[in-house]
Amino acid sequence: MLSLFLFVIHSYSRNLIHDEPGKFRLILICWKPGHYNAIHDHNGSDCYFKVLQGRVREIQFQKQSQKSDKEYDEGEVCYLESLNLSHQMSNPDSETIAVTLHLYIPPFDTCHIYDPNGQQIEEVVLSYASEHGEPLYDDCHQLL
Ligand SMILES: N[C@@H](CS(=O)O)C(=O)O
Ligand SMILES: [Fe+2]
Repeated sequence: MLSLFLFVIHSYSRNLIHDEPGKFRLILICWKPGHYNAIHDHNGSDCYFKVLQGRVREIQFQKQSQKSDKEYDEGEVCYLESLNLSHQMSNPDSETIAVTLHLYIPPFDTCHIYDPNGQQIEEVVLSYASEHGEPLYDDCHQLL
């Protein structure tokens, strides 16, 4: 099943699996070795993620200070509450990919990026490498 969705472009790839407008959204994220995202929020949505393959590191921030810095192995689940929290995720491994399944309640299409001091830098529109198994870019390819 995973092979339907693992499309990768230049960065960590976000793959839309399922959307229930106003209720929830499921996305699959593929992280190549060393990939990471910016410190960001979830625009008021709650988030759960589960590691399906590999290992990820997640740093949570509350306002201007770091709240936690943890690594999650295959099968582990993490919850990020919406209120006043931001976070940054990465694949800390130098050789193996990581795959994570994210549940957002409710769905959101933009989020805010922060610097390490908690200052908001910009609002970004989130995009996908694939939707429902269909790649959206010519340079997408399947990893598995
Ligand atoms: N919120 C991120 C993934 S993660 O860092 O939770 C995204 O939607 O791309
Ligand atoms: Fe996130």
